[in-house]
Amino acid sequence: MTEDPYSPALLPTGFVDLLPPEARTEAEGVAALVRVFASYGYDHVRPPLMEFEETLLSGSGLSLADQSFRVMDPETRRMMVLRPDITPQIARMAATRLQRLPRPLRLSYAGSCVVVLPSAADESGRQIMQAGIELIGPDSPQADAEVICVAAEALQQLDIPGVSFDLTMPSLIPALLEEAAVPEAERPALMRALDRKDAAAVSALGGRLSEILTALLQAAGPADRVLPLLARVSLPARARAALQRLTEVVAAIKAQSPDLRLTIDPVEFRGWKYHTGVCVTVFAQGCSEELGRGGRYLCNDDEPACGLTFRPDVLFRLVPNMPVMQRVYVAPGASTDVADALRGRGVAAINSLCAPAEGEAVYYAEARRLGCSHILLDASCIELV
Ligand SMILES: N[C@@H](Cc1c[nH]c[nH+]1)C(=O)O
Repeated sequence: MTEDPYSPALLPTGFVDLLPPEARTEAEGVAALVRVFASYGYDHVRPPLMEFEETLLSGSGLSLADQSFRVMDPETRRMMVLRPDITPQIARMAATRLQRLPRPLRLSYAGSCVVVLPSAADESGRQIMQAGIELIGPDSPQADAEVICVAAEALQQLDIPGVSFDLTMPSLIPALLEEAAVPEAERPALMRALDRKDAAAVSALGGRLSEILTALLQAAGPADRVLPLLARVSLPARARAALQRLTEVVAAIKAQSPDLRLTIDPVEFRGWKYHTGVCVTVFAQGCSEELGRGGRYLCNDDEPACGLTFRPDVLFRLVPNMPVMQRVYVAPGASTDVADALRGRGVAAINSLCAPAEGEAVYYAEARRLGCSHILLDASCIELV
């Protein structure tokens, strides 16, 4: 059956309604995440949904251009963009309004974003949800490790099983190609081959670097197994320094959270192109979508920062929905104190909109129709049988 193009339920491709109980599970889950972030000193901020094009798409936001919906402001006639990612907004805030706050500056955020073309694996469509933290100021392995460990703690509190953190170093390969003076024209094909993990193409296109690139390509897996392999690869100075940093970040994570499952993929690159250091992608067993992503970058081109953004729309598909709240029908004239006490205990106490003259039979019928288990008459709560 073809859909009625004028149906009021029809939404643009990639935009969906979230209904009960999923919408409540997501809202309460996001609130729980923000509480964990706050418990580590991350203060909540709320940047706007839209910004002027020149502001959002500058600095670390430059790489968002292809994924940004643009809208003209009817008032000023200036172009505005709907944010596809919140991190560059936090970077802007840190470099402007929050410039004078002491560093390290720890901020958290949660909100919706809109992307033009979601990845094929992304079930959420074009409106995606983000909730994350940014740690601005220090450029140290301890800071990189902190955001990963806080994220791990949040997932543990949400009871998400089988979580793993995949570490990557997107600056490693470009540094290597540059230090080996691989001609600019040859780099895109080589990068594509590495991205596709096509060992034959990497070896054919790699020239003098074939052996090193093949070794890096093959060295992917659990951090404990991969780090010793990587240490044996002979790398020029900048590529070696990038690898050294990755090694230090792993050590700092292990010092804080020894049981975290860490994998390494030295040639992988996912996500926005503003990252400058160690990056991370969060996975859970049995889920093909990414639960979150993070990494190191520069706030407005100069201040070091790192962060991690969860995707609550993906995350909360993995947890059982919140149990439905018990519902009590509050008849006209019933005790508001008792109703408030019920609400305080997590029960939904639903006020009657019937006129008092309609009588008890009507209230009982209404209570049943609304799925209530009890009715509050005066100060007594009576079970509906
Ligand atoms: N916001 C980025 C991840 C990130 C947070 N901080 C730094 N990087 C993303 O969603 O891909």
